[in-house]
Amino acid sequence: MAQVVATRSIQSSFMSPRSGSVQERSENLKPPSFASRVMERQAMTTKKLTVVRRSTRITAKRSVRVEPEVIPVSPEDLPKREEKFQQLQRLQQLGDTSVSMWSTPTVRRKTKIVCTIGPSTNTKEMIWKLAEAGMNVARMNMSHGDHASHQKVIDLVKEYNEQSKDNVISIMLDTKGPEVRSGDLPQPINLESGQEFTFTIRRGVGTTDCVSVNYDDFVNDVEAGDMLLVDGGMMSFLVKSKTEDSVKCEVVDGGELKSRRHLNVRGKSATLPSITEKDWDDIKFGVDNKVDFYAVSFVKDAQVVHELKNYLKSCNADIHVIVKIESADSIPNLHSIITASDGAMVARGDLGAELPIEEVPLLQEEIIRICRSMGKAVIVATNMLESMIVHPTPTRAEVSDIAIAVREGADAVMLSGETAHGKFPLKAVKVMHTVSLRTEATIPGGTMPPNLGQAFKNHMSEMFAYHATMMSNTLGTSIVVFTKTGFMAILLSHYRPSGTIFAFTNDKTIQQRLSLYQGVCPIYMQFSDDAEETFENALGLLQKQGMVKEGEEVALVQSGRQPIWRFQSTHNIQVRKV
Ligand SMILES: Nc1ncnc2c1ncn2[C@@H]1O[C@H](COP(=O)(O)OP(=O)(O)O)[C@@H](O)[C@H]1O
Ligand SMILES: C=C(OP(=O)(O)O)C(=O)O
Repeated sequence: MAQVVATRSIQSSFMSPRSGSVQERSENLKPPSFASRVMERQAMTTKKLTVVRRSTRITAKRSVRVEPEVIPVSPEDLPKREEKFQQLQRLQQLGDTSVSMWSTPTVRRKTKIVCTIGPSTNTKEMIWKLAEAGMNVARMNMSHGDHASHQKVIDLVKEYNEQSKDNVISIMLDTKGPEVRSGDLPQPINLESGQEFTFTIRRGVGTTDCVSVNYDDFVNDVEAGDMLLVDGGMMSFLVKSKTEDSVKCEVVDGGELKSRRHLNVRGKSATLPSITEKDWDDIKFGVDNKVDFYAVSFVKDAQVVHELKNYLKSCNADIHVIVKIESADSIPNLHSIITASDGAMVARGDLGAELPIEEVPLLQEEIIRICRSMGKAVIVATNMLESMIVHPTPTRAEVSDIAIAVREGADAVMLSGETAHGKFPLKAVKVMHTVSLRTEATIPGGTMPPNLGQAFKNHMSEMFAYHATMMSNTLGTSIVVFTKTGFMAILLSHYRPSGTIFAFTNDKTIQQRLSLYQGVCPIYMQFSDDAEETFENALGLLQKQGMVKEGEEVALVQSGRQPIWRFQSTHNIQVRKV
């Protein structure tokens, strides 16, 4: 239902700061105002344009004007265009000065949704429902559950992917990392501000005034005067004194302490290695199950990413590494860590506990910017719809939070407790879907791809991704790309074209992985030896699935590291009519 077939917005011209007065904008409401988005053109005969650049042939088919027609900007646009115009006019008559804010979006969602699977959602029924509601990536948090329960989830997601025609779900294994957690309690305990409470490294303690912690060096790492935070600040404790096995605290902000809660010391990272013994065991479990991504907790430097990548290479495992930026120590190394990885997660929970909370939005923006400039995936995580763990509707601030992440250009937004143990997991996904979609519809489309100047960095494919984006933005078309490794689809996603990137691949692993990337609709298809036949099959399939319409144009790109049906040094962009 909510598979991603993102197309451009027709409202964005009204949102532009250059939109001018209400009068000017009212002019924009007339059908010709769609010019910048829905361009008049004429039915086509095709003529071939060939540009030779060194050994590279840029092949394009161009239209020749014959009679007026409107380029469809999404499969739904044509029939709805008049309706939309009338709606905008009505709003305008009501004196609304921000018509674009009230018009319904015509785009489908590009920003992907990561759902943490837990007790509320680890059944076949719920995984199917989450997938239909819009989940793109299923995340398993190895801090909870065991291999048997995670195995069940992996098997269910794979079963869903097998039977689903045009929607696949990526699998992400999130390592526990060197996190410090309180131990199990027979039942939650209520702690009042001002009372004494003790954390001990002795195992198996869980009383009303003392609980175990899982990390033996805890006593060495903390000092009197440190502030301990539970679950990123839901409760806090001031360290008063310590013995050789216990840390005595005063409760500052009280509340209900439950089992296995996450502990941070404000301003300090634990001295444990980023990948613990348990993590290596879980990583091996991920290799055996061929997961798509690792989300590696508490990465502090690039070395740990290299270490993991070397291990994966030695096992011949093609699993991408997403670094979780959540540790105070990671901040000075952001560039090298992200360079070494395949993407990053802004893990705001721990980030806001190890660093002052007011730094979190600034770091979020910065991490997204760095990832975008390097063409790496970026996920914004934690508390996005926290109130929906217990309530059926979100707070307005949560809605704004999703909108900000979408505007900043995240590949994906993530749900944690909302889907893992919340009361309304499906509603949470639907809210995320709707808010992302609505926000994307206000992002100006058809503009220059980002990073102009870097476009020609170091590979011919980058130039082609850049120009294919320009071409599809100008013409208002989707992009069709054929990829064996996923590289070219990821590169295109990096340029954030206005239209959907239909990424055809003959490898199911690649199809599954591409589900994380902004704007990419991954499709599995066997490639034939004949390029032309494969293109025809691909366009036929898109048409059959209702993703493009007969007569619609698409920009077709043939480039990348591994040539498919082309000579080593030739790359093509062409515009084709379905
Ligand atoms: N596999 C699981 N089994 C049981 N509970 C889980 C599981 N995954 C997540 N949860 C629950 O959902 C909560 C939120 O998930 P998440 O944010 O991933 O965990 P945490 O904040 O504890 O690192 C967890 O604290 C835990 O209570
Ligand atoms: C995503 C986060 O990590 P985890 O849920 O694994 O604690 C976070 O700290 O924000």
